[in-house]
Amino acid sequence: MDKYSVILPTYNERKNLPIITYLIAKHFEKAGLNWEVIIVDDASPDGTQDVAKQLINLYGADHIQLRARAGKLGLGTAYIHGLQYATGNFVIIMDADFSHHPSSIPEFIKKQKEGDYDIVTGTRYAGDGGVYGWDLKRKLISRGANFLATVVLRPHVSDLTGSFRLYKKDVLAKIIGATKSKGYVFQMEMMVRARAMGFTIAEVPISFVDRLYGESKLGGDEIIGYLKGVWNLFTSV
Ligand SMILES: Nc1nc2c(ncn2[C@@H]2O[C@H](COP(=O)(O)OP(=O)(O)O[C@H]3O[C@H](CO)[C@@H](O)[C@H](O)[C@@H]3O)[C@@H](O)[C@H]2O)c(=O)[nH]1
Ligand SMILES: [Mg+2]
Repeated sequence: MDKYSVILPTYNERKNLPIITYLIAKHFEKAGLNWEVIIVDDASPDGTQDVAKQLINLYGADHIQLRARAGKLGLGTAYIHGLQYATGNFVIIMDADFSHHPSSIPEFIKKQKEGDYDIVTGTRYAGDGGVYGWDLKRKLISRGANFLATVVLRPHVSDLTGSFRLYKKDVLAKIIGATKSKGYVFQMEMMVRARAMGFTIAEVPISFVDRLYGESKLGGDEIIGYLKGVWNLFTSV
């Protein structure tokens, strides 16, 4: 039977983690599906790991894994780290701050089954997808990042920088193995590599709502890293 491993990278998500876990569990239980959540916490100073341990007590170690790292090592490597422990044949990657709502999970699963797709990616930039709560600057950065990579690399995915995605586990392992970048640019590189490797990708429109608690970790160095990533892919793939 299919099993879904949800990789949740966390950095200072103490307030968000219990509710997001509750909702993820609820959707899987309602659908009668096998599931687990793998929390990859990078030594958050706010006590996120204490919350994760309580969740293990509550839901059981077969449903919740805490796979901590010693320091803040970035989102891309957090997925790689979490993937090693995934016991499902499908992996879902999502943010822990409610920008990615667990209520979309059933749609991802349904879409995957429709065409036995290798990857289903959430999109803010097609159908009735959208972004809520971002200021103009952040909206422009996101649109600009997508526009640039679309024009230069043509991967035919409407939202390259989003990170709410469902993968077949073996497919994810192959793409991750080929992906070189570590920061926010990681998401875009994953889609470009997936296309180059011939994997099938379907899209599900999602509403991305900016976090209620805490702060985004996107900074200027991530933007420079992104531009370098587009250039590297342009000259290599
Ligand atoms: N373990 C770990 N987790 C991290 C780190 N940095 C961020 N996270 C976690 O990763 C998730 C996303 O981080 P945010 O800081 O909330 O990202 P964002 O600015 O809202 O960016 C979102 O949108 C981008 C595209 O517009 C995405 O590229 C990005 O992945 C994310 O979905 C959250 O669950 C956060 O706790 C890190 O270094 N280590
Ligand atoms: Mg966020």
